[in-house]
Amino acid sequence: MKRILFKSGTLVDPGSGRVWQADLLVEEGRIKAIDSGMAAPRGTEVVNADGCLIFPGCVDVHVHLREPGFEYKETIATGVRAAVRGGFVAVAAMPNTRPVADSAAVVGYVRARGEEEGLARVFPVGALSRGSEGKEMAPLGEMRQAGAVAFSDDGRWLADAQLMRRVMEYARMLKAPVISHCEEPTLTKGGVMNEGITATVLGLRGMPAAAEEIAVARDIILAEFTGCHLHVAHISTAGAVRLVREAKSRGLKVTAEVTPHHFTLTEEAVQGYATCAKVNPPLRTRADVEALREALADGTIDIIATDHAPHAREEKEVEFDQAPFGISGLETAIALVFTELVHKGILNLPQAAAKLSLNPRRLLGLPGGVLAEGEPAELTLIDPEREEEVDPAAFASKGRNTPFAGWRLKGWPVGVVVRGKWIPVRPLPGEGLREI
Ligand SMILES: NC(=O)N[C@@H](CC(=O)O)C(=O)O
Ligand SMILES: [Zn+2]
Ligand SMILES: [Zn+2]
Repeated sequence: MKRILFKSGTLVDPGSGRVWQADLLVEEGRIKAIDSGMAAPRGTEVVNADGCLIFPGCVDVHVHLREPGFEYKETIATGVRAAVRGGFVAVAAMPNTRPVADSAAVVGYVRARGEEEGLARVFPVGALSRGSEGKEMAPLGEMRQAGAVAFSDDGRWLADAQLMRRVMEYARMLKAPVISHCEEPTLTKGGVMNEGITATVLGLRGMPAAAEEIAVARDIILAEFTGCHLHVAHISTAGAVRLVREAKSRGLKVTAEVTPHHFTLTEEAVQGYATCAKVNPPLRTRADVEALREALADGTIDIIATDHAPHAREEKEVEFDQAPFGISGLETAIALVFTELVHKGILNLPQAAAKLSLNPRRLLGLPGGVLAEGEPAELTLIDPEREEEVDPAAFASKGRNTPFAGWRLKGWPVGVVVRGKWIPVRPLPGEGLREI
């Protein structure tokens, strides 16, 4: 079995909170040794990691891979390439495909296709309700057996409280979290952006923060009632953050994720009717962005997830009202975390690693997420000083819809270790050009 020695990297361990320089040896898919001045045994691939941060492999708990059914937007093959290029070793695939992943057959298909690609690992999320239509429960037990790591009707909120209660009771028995897309639909009907001053100026119909907050409040109450682990997807408002903070203070099993676009941009990004900034939940106000950053720093928000939502160019190049919601996020996420959070002192390195690796793994019940001998050797190497302009034309994803095109960001992934392989994606700090 292949050995890989990473020389002189800066290890970031969210488990212990330590940051230190050392060599790290990978053997048989595990971290064999961490030490200084290690000699490479014969037949070892040596990677000069001087100037690189070594995180436990980053996991994105919220992506849309679009297969089956919407292969013109993305496929599992292109999606896992985008993941690796973005520094992620694993992704959780949302079930809003065609057909919806509401059966063991579709869940099993997504899992198997991910395995076939042999790059980033793909963990399917099963639907809560049949067709995600919110009427009848989906077969959660069968999907769990087929490899579902969580359940969600992402794209919609399960408005029927009795059905949500039953689903949460099952999910609890199956030891899987329910991931909720919190949006009370009567308040958002016809809305295309955040409700507020910018929507008024642009003459666009708004979606109020209250729609998210009502949904979060109900779901927290049902999580307490059932004992189910509730995970709030793409949290975006100050009020929703307050609700999650309060629930956590009472010891409830409630976690939350935020996307890079929500902690970076405000509703003003929509000005000029920019469909690349049309996303659900919508980009909010400066005060919301500040609240999200505070919640990342104080631990209220556990996870950074992309909500990678690729769409075809023709679909986005239409009138604002007609364009689909979604941003292609996998290939800019880590650079946004570094530029907006780490370099600005909002998160320290172990906190950033916790939100990109350890906490996502805990949510999905995956091992790893810490750097210690004997642990699974999934790693993400990052050059924190590398500056690069976002170029959607270079994306591995089919979805090039991003509001960050042309942004100069600092701190990029340079490669990952997954399935025992070292996959470089950008030049190492001390090296010339080297691409996949
Ligand atoms: N986030 C989005 O704007 N779109 C997602 C759906 C979702 O995550 O709710 C999609 O599937 O396109
Ligand atoms: Zn959603
Ligand atoms: Zn989503």
